Amino acid sequence: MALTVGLRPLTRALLRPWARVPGAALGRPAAGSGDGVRCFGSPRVLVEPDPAAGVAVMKMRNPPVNSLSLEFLTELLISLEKLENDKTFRGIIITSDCPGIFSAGLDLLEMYGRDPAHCAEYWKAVQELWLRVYLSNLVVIGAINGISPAGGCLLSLSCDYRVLANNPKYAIGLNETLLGIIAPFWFKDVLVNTIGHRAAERALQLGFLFPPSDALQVGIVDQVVPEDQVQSTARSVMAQWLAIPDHARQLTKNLVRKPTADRLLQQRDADIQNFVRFISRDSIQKSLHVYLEKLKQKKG
Ligand SMILES: CCCCCCCCCCC/C=C/C(=O)SCCNC(=O)CCNC(=O)[C@H](O)C(C)(C)COP(=O)(O)OP(=O)(O)OC[C@H]1O[C@@H](n2cnc3c(N)ncnc32)[C@H](O)[C@@H]1OP(=O)(O)O
Repeated sequence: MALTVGLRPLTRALLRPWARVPGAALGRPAAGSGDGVRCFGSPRVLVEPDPAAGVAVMKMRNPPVNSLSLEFLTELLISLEKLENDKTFRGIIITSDCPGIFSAGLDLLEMYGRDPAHCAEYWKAVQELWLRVYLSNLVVIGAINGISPAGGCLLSLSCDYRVLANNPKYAIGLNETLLGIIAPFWFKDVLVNTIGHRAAERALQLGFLFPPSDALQVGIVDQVVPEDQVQSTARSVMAQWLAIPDHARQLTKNLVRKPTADRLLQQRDADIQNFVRFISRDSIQKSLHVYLEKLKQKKG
Protein backbone atom coordinates (compact mmCIF):
# COMPACT_ATOMS: atom_id res chain seq x y z
CA MET A 1 0.00 0.00 0.00
CA ALA A 2 1.62 3.26 -1.04
CA LEU A 3 0.60 5.88 1.45
CA THR A 4 2.42 9.12 1.90
CA VAL A 5 2.80 10.32 5.41
CA GLY A 6 2.41 13.88 4.15
CA LEU A 7 3.41 15.70 7.32
CA ARG A 8 5.48 18.84 7.51
CA PRO A 9 9.20 18.05 7.27
CA LEU A 10 9.62 19.99 10.51
CA THR A 11 7.19 17.75 12.35
CA ARG A 12 8.99 14.68 11.14
CA ALA A 13 12.43 16.06 11.80
CA LEU A 14 11.46 16.78 15.38
CA LEU A 15 10.82 13.13 15.95
CA ARG A 16 13.50 10.57 16.54
CA PRO A 17 11.97 7.41 15.15
CA TRP A 18 13.51 4.18 16.23
CA ALA A 19 15.48 5.79 19.00
CA ARG A 20 16.03 3.43 21.89
CA VAL A 21 13.33 3.90 24.47
CA PRO A 22 14.53 6.06 27.35
CA GLY A 23 14.38 5.20 31.00
CA ALA A 24 13.12 1.90 32.28
CA ALA A 25 12.47 0.43 28.87
CA LEU A 26 15.98 0.99 27.61
CA GLY A 27 17.58 -2.28 26.67
CA ARG A 28 14.90 -4.34 28.38
CA PRO A 29 14.45 -7.65 26.55
CA ALA A 30 10.97 -7.90 25.08
CA ALA A 31 8.55 -10.17 26.88
CA GLY A 32 8.46 -13.60 25.34
CA SER A 33 11.51 -12.98 23.22
CA GLY A 34 14.94 -14.50 23.44
CA ASP A 35 17.98 -12.73 24.82
CA GLY A 36 19.19 -9.87 22.72
CA VAL A 37 15.78 -8.85 21.43
CA ARG A 38 15.21 -5.33 22.63
CA CYS A 39 12.26 -3.04 22.95
CA PHE A 40 12.45 -0.14 20.56
CA GLY A 41 10.22 2.67 19.51
CA SER A 42 9.91 6.39 19.86
CA PRO A 43 9.08 8.60 22.82
CA ARG A 44 5.37 7.90 22.67
CA VAL A 45 5.26 4.47 21.06
CA LEU A 46 6.95 1.52 22.71
CA VAL A 47 7.39 -1.50 20.48
CA GLU A 48 8.07 -4.87 22.07
CA PRO A 49 9.10 -7.27 19.31
CA ASP A 50 8.76 -11.03 19.54
CA PRO A 51 10.51 -12.05 16.32
CA ALA A 52 10.16 -15.77 17.04
CA ALA A 53 6.38 -15.40 17.00
CA GLY A 54 6.44 -12.78 14.23
CA VAL A 55 4.50 -10.46 16.53
CA ALA A 56 5.14 -6.98 17.91
CA VAL A 57 3.26 -5.38 20.76
CA MET A 58 2.82 -1.66 20.20
CA LYS A 59 2.16 0.23 23.41
CA MET A 60 0.79 3.74 23.22
CA ARG A 61 2.16 6.03 25.86
CA ASN A 62 1.20 9.61 25.40
CA PRO A 63 0.16 10.44 28.96
CA PRO A 64 -2.10 11.35 30.52
CA VAL A 65 -4.77 10.02 28.14
CA ASN A 66 -3.13 8.92 24.86
CA SER A 67 -4.89 11.71 23.00
CA LEU A 68 -3.96 11.51 19.35
CA SER A 69 -1.91 14.66 18.90
CA LEU A 70 -0.13 15.36 15.63
CA GLU A 71 3.21 14.28 17.05
CA PHE A 72 1.74 11.12 18.52
CA LEU A 73 -0.03 10.27 15.25
CA THR A 74 3.24 10.79 13.42
CA GLU A 75 5.09 8.45 15.75
CA LEU A 76 2.36 5.83 15.43
CA LEU A 77 2.54 6.09 11.65
CA ILE A 78 6.28 5.72 11.59
CA SER A 79 6.16 2.68 13.90
CA LEU A 80 3.46 1.05 11.83
CA GLU A 81 5.25 1.73 8.58
CA LYS A 82 8.44 0.26 9.98
CA LEU A 83 6.71 -2.90 11.23
CA GLU A 84 4.78 -3.26 8.00
CA ASN A 85 8.00 -3.15 5.98
CA ASP A 86 9.85 -5.61 8.20
CA LYS A 87 9.28 -9.16 7.02
CA THR A 88 9.93 -10.43 10.57
CA PHE A 89 6.48 -9.34 11.62
CA ARG A 90 3.13 -10.83 10.64
CA GLY A 91 1.03 -9.35 13.39
CA ILE A 92 0.83 -6.49 15.84
CA ILE A 93 -1.05 -6.02 19.05
CA ILE A 94 -2.03 -2.44 19.79
CA THR A 95 -2.46 -1.63 23.45
CA SER A 96 -1.95 1.19 25.93
CA ASP A 97 0.73 1.98 28.45
CA CYS A 98 -1.52 4.59 30.16
CA PRO A 99 -3.44 2.96 33.01
CA GLY A 100 -7.19 2.93 32.44
CA ILE A 101 -7.06 4.72 29.11
CA PHE A 102 -6.72 3.07 25.72
CA SER A 103 -6.99 6.41 23.93
CA ALA A 104 -9.07 9.52 24.64
CA GLY A 105 -9.38 9.95 20.88
CA LEU A 106 -8.35 12.86 18.76
CA ASP A 107 -6.52 15.60 20.56
CA LEU A 108 -9.05 18.38 20.98
CA LEU A 109 -6.25 20.91 21.29
CA GLU A 110 -5.26 20.15 17.68
CA MET A 111 -8.72 21.31 16.59
CA TYR A 112 -9.48 24.10 19.02
CA GLY A 113 -8.16 27.61 18.33
CA ARG A 114 -5.94 26.42 15.49
CA ASP A 115 -5.54 27.97 12.06
CA PRO A 116 -6.89 26.22 8.94
CA ALA A 117 -3.45 25.09 7.77
CA HIS A 118 -2.80 23.34 11.06
CA CYS A 119 -6.24 21.72 11.04
CA ALA A 120 -5.64 20.49 7.50
CA GLU A 121 -2.28 19.00 8.40
CA TYR A 122 -3.78 17.38 11.46
CA TRP A 123 -6.70 15.88 9.58
CA LYS A 124 -4.38 14.47 6.93
CA ALA A 125 -2.49 12.64 9.66
CA VAL A 126 -5.73 11.30 11.14
CA GLN A 127 -6.76 9.98 7.72
CA GLU A 128 -3.31 8.50 7.26
CA LEU A 129 -3.35 6.61 10.54
CA TRP A 130 -6.76 5.17 9.82
CA LEU A 131 -5.78 4.01 6.33
CA ARG A 132 -2.55 2.53 7.60
CA VAL A 133 -4.20 0.50 10.36
CA TYR A 134 -7.38 -0.38 8.49
CA LEU A 135 -5.56 -1.64 5.38
CA SER A 136 -2.55 -3.12 7.12
CA ASN A 137 -1.24 -6.37 5.69
CA LEU A 138 -0.41 -7.41 9.23
CA VAL A 139 -2.90 -9.02 11.56
CA VAL A 140 -3.84 -6.17 13.89
CA ILE A 141 -5.33 -7.02 17.26
CA GLY A 142 -6.56 -4.44 19.73
CA ALA A 143 -5.87 -5.27 23.36
CA ILE A 144 -8.14 -2.57 24.72
CA ASN A 145 -7.13 -1.93 28.30
CA GLY A 146 -8.95 1.32 28.95
CA ILE A 147 -11.63 3.72 27.82
CA SER A 148 -11.69 4.42 24.08
CA PRO A 149 -14.04 7.17 22.95
CA ALA A 150 -14.32 8.60 19.43
CA GLY A 151 -10.89 8.49 17.74
CA GLY A 152 -9.83 5.83 20.25
CA CYS A 153 -12.81 3.78 19.19
CA LEU A 154 -11.96 4.31 15.51
CA LEU A 155 -8.47 2.98 16.16
CA SER A 156 -9.98 -0.08 17.87
CA LEU A 157 -12.51 -0.60 15.09
CA SER A 158 -9.71 -0.57 12.54
CA CYS A 159 -8.11 -3.63 14.12
CA ASP A 160 -8.96 -7.10 12.85
CA TYR A 161 -10.05 -8.25 16.30
CA ARG A 162 -10.81 -6.46 19.56
CA VAL A 163 -10.31 -7.81 23.08
CA LEU A 164 -11.69 -5.49 25.77
CA ALA A 165 -10.84 -5.59 29.47
CA ASN A 166 -13.87 -6.17 31.64
CA ASN A 167 -13.97 -2.98 33.64
CA PRO A 168 -17.18 -0.91 33.63
CA LYS A 169 -15.10 2.27 33.21
CA TYR A 170 -13.68 1.04 29.91
CA ALA A 171 -16.43 2.29 27.63
CA ILE A 172 -16.05 2.35 23.87
CA GLY A 173 -17.96 4.18 21.17
CA LEU A 174 -18.19 7.09 18.80
CA ASN A 175 -19.40 9.80 21.18
CA GLU A 176 -18.78 12.79 18.90
CA THR A 177 -22.32 14.14 19.15
CA LEU A 178 -21.86 14.56 22.91
CA LEU A 179 -19.14 17.07 22.08
CA GLY A 180 -21.40 18.91 19.63
CA ILE A 181 -19.41 17.61 16.67
CA ILE A 182 -20.05 14.77 14.23
CA ALA A 183 -18.32 11.58 13.26
CA PRO A 184 -16.98 11.85 9.70
CA PHE A 185 -18.45 9.48 7.10
CA TRP A 186 -15.53 7.06 7.27
CA PHE A 187 -15.80 6.73 11.05
CA LYS A 188 -19.49 6.03 10.48
CA ASP A 189 -18.78 3.51 7.71
CA VAL A 190 -16.46 1.49 9.92
CA LEU A 191 -19.01 1.42 12.73
CA VAL A 192 -21.80 0.37 10.36
CA ASN A 193 -19.56 -2.39 8.99
CA THR A 194 -18.95 -3.61 12.53
CA ILE A 195 -22.30 -3.42 14.31
CA GLY A 196 -24.80 -2.99 11.48
CA HIS A 197 -26.84 -0.08 10.21
CA ARG A 198 -29.55 0.22 12.83
CA ALA A 199 -27.29 -0.18 15.86
CA ALA A 200 -24.84 2.31 14.36
CA GLU A 201 -27.61 4.78 13.63
CA ARG A 202 -28.64 4.84 17.29
CA ALA A 203 -25.13 4.71 18.67
CA LEU A 204 -23.90 7.59 16.51
CA GLN A 205 -26.81 9.92 17.07
CA LEU A 206 -26.88 9.34 20.82
CA GLY A 207 -23.09 9.27 21.16
CA PHE A 208 -23.21 5.92 22.97
CA LEU A 209 -20.19 4.86 24.95
CA PHE A 210 -20.75 1.14 25.51
CA PRO A 211 -19.52 -0.44 28.74
CA PRO A 212 -17.95 -3.88 28.19
CA SER A 213 -21.07 -6.05 28.50
CA ASP A 214 -23.05 -3.84 26.09
CA ALA A 215 -20.03 -3.53 23.82
CA LEU A 216 -19.87 -7.29 23.47
CA GLN A 217 -23.59 -7.60 22.95
CA VAL A 218 -23.70 -5.01 20.16
CA GLY A 219 -20.52 -6.47 18.60
CA ILE A 220 -18.32 -3.39 18.78
CA VAL A 221 -15.74 -5.67 20.44
CA ASP A 222 -15.19 -9.36 19.83
CA GLN A 223 -14.32 -10.52 23.32
CA VAL A 224 -14.45 -9.21 26.88
CA VAL A 225 -12.03 -10.78 29.34
CA PRO A 226 -10.78 -10.07 32.88
CA GLU A 227 -8.34 -7.18 32.85
CA ASP A 228 -5.31 -9.31 33.68
CA GLN A 229 -6.03 -11.57 30.71
CA VAL A 230 -6.26 -8.97 27.96
CA GLN A 231 -2.69 -9.36 26.72
CA SER A 232 -2.60 -13.16 26.94
CA THR A 233 -5.95 -13.40 25.16
CA ALA A 234 -4.72 -11.09 22.42
CA ARG A 235 -1.66 -13.34 22.02
CA SER A 236 -3.71 -16.51 21.69
CA VAL A 237 -6.13 -14.87 19.26
CA MET A 238 -3.10 -13.72 17.28
CA ALA A 239 -1.85 -17.32 17.08
CA GLN A 240 -5.19 -18.39 15.59
CA TRP A 241 -5.06 -15.65 12.97
CA LEU A 242 -1.43 -16.38 12.12
CA ALA A 243 -2.33 -20.00 11.42
CA ILE A 244 -3.93 -18.76 8.21
CA PRO A 245 -1.56 -18.32 5.23
CA ASP A 246 -0.74 -14.61 4.94
CA HIS A 247 -1.49 -14.21 1.25
CA ALA A 248 -4.99 -15.71 1.56
CA ARG A 249 -5.81 -13.70 4.66
CA GLN A 250 -4.42 -10.46 3.25
CA LEU A 251 -6.28 -10.77 -0.05
CA THR A 252 -9.48 -11.53 1.82
CA LYS A 253 -8.98 -8.59 4.17
CA ASN A 254 -8.41 -6.32 1.22
CA LEU A 255 -11.50 -7.64 -0.53
CA VAL A 256 -13.62 -6.84 2.50
CA ARG A 257 -12.07 -3.50 3.49
CA LYS A 258 -11.04 -1.86 0.22
CA PRO A 259 -14.47 -0.52 -0.76
CA THR A 260 -14.71 1.30 2.59
CA ALA A 261 -11.19 2.69 2.37
CA ASP A 262 -11.72 3.68 -1.27
CA ARG A 263 -14.58 5.96 -0.28
CA LEU A 264 -12.09 8.11 1.57
CA LEU A 265 -9.18 7.59 -0.83
CA GLN A 266 -11.31 8.94 -3.67
CA GLN A 267 -12.02 12.19 -1.83
CA ARG A 268 -9.26 12.78 0.67
CA ASP A 269 -8.72 16.43 -0.21
CA ALA A 270 -12.42 17.19 -0.14
CA ASP A 271 -12.65 15.43 3.22
CA ILE A 272 -9.85 17.63 4.55
CA GLN A 273 -11.55 20.75 3.28
CA ASN A 274 -14.87 19.68 4.80
CA PHE A 275 -13.19 19.04 8.12
CA VAL A 276 -11.42 22.40 8.12
CA ARG A 277 -14.60 24.27 7.18
CA PHE A 278 -16.62 22.42 9.82
CA ILE A 279 -14.16 22.68 12.66
CA SER A 280 -13.48 26.38 11.97
CA ARG A 281 -17.11 27.36 12.43
CA ASP A 282 -17.67 29.64 15.42
CA SER A 283 -20.44 27.40 16.74
CA ILE A 284 -18.19 24.30 16.62
CA GLN A 285 -15.28 26.12 18.24
CA LYS A 286 -17.70 27.19 20.96
CA SER A 287 -18.84 23.59 21.50
CA LEU A 288 -15.22 22.46 21.79
CA HIS A 289 -14.54 25.24 24.26
CA VAL A 290 -17.49 24.20 26.41
CA TYR A 291 -16.41 20.55 26.30
CA LEU A 292 -12.81 21.36 27.22
CA GLU A 293 -14.03 23.51 30.11
CA LYS A 294 -16.20 20.61 31.28
CA LEU A 295 -13.16 18.32 31.27
CA LYS A 296 -11.26 20.89 33.34
CA GLN A 297 -14.10 21.39 35.83
CA LYS A 298 -14.51 17.66 36.28
CA LYS A 299 -11.17 17.77 38.06
CA GLY A 300 -12.71 20.12 40.61
C1 LIG B 1 -19.77 18.56 6.68
C2 LIG B 1 -19.25 17.76 7.79
C3 LIG B 1 -17.80 17.40 7.73
C4 LIG B 1 -17.41 16.46 8.83
C5 LIG B 1 -16.20 16.86 9.50
C6 LIG B 1 -15.91 16.10 10.78
C7 LIG B 1 -15.89 16.97 11.95
C8 LIG B 1 -15.14 16.63 13.18
C9 LIG B 1 -14.68 15.27 13.40
C10 LIG B 1 -13.99 15.13 14.72
C11 LIG B 1 -13.92 13.73 15.18
C12 LIG B 1 -13.47 13.70 16.60
C13 LIG B 1 -13.01 12.63 17.17
C14 LIG B 1 -12.49 12.63 18.57
O1 LIG B 1 -11.83 11.71 18.94
S1 LIG B 1 -12.83 13.94 19.60
C15 LIG B 1 -12.24 13.47 21.21
C16 LIG B 1 -13.26 12.64 21.93
N1 LIG B 1 -12.76 12.28 23.23
C17 LIG B 1 -13.45 12.40 24.36
O2 LIG B 1 -14.59 12.81 24.37
C18 LIG B 1 -12.74 12.04 25.63
C19 LIG B 1 -12.49 13.23 26.48
N2 LIG B 1 -11.78 12.87 27.69
C20 LIG B 1 -12.35 12.27 28.74
O3 LIG B 1 -13.52 11.97 28.75
C21 LIG B 1 -11.47 11.99 29.91
O4 LIG B 1 -10.32 12.78 29.80
C22 LIG B 1 -11.06 10.50 30.02
C23 LIG B 1 -12.27 9.66 30.43
C24 LIG B 1 -10.46 9.99 28.72
C25 LIG B 1 -9.97 10.38 31.12
O5 LIG B 1 -10.45 10.91 32.32
P1 LIG B 1 -9.43 11.25 33.49
O6 LIG B 1 -10.24 11.74 34.63
O7 LIG B 1 -8.51 10.13 33.70
O8 LIG B 1 -8.50 12.42 32.91
P2 LIG B 1 -8.90 13.95 32.67
O9 LIG B 1 -10.28 14.08 32.17
O10 LIG B 1 -8.57 14.73 33.91
O11 LIG B 1 -7.91 14.35 31.51
C26 LIG B 1 -6.54 14.58 31.73
C27 LIG B 1 -6.08 15.71 30.84
O12 LIG B 1 -6.23 15.30 29.47
C28 LIG B 1 -7.05 16.23 28.77
N3 LIG B 1 -7.80 15.52 27.74
C29 LIG B 1 -8.64 14.52 27.89
N4 LIG B 1 -9.11 14.09 26.71
C30 LIG B 1 -8.54 14.86 25.78
C31 LIG B 1 -8.63 14.94 24.36
N5 LIG B 1 -9.39 14.10 23.63
N6 LIG B 1 -7.92 15.87 23.73
C32 LIG B 1 -7.14 16.73 24.41
N7 LIG B 1 -7.00 16.73 25.77
C33 LIG B 1 -7.71 15.80 26.43
C34 LIG B 1 -7.94 16.83 29.85
O13 LIG B 1 -8.48 18.04 29.43
C35 LIG B 1 -6.96 16.96 30.98
O14 LIG B 1 -6.14 18.07 30.71
P3 LIG B 1 -5.58 18.99 31.88
O15 LIG B 1 -4.77 18.10 32.76
O16 LIG B 1 -4.78 20.05 31.20
O17 LIG B 1 -6.78 19.58 32.59
